[in-house]
Amino acid sequence: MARRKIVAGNWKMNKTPSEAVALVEELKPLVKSEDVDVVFCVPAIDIIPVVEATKGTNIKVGAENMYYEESGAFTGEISPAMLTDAGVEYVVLGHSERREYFAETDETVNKKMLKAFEHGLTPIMCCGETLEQREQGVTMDFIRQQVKIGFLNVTAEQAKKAVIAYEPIWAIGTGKTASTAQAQEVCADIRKCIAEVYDEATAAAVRIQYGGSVNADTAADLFSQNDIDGGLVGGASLKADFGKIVNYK
Ligand SMILES: O=C(CO)COP(=O)(O)O
Repeated sequence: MARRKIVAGNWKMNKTPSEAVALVEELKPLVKSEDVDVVFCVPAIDIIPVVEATKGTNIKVGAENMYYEESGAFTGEISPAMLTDAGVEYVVLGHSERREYFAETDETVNKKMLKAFEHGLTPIMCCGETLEQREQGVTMDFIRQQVKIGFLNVTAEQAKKAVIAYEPIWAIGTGKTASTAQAQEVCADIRKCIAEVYDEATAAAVRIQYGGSVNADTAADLFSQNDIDGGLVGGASLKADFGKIVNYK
């Protein structure tokens, strides 16, 4: 069965609640699509107004992070139940910025993965190498480790519903997109890794996005690769261009 494409915007730390609503209103008519899942991953404080503003559209709402405990004395954190109660369906986990600036590790990402599935949230688990790792030729060793630890104790049934975002760190926010061949090569190998950990059916079901300077010019080539099932888009998701990326064909 063909995998359905999924194009998600990662707003990062941009847009106040009122700006968020204005952006949704601008993008709403542009991101209509019959055959692509469209997700807006927004800052926690924007979630409630964005859920409200996207009602009746094809747009799904995602969070950019969550904590792996149910509730309690974890000042500043957001629980999975808070997200689902607010109408969130997706959650970005282990973005490289969170790994770099907020000390996220493969182990904490794994705890979050398990918690997300427990609550019926679909994780978008990010992985990707630094420029140094690419130059040293250890890209796939590194990514395989991120994927294997991230999916530890995740069942095959859960894994089938997961989204993995391959985001080479050197391509994020740099305007330097990975070539389609580079992106396809890594995404195919991630799928192979999932097949080794689970089985072919799970590998065939999991959706793998490419992320890193995706724009309206590069989306079509990237998203038409065999193992690339859409994109996780940063900067360009905050502009009208996002409509062109969703409707890349
Ligand atoms: O980090 C990204 C999405 O999660 C990519 O960001 P840019 O599209 O701005 O490079």
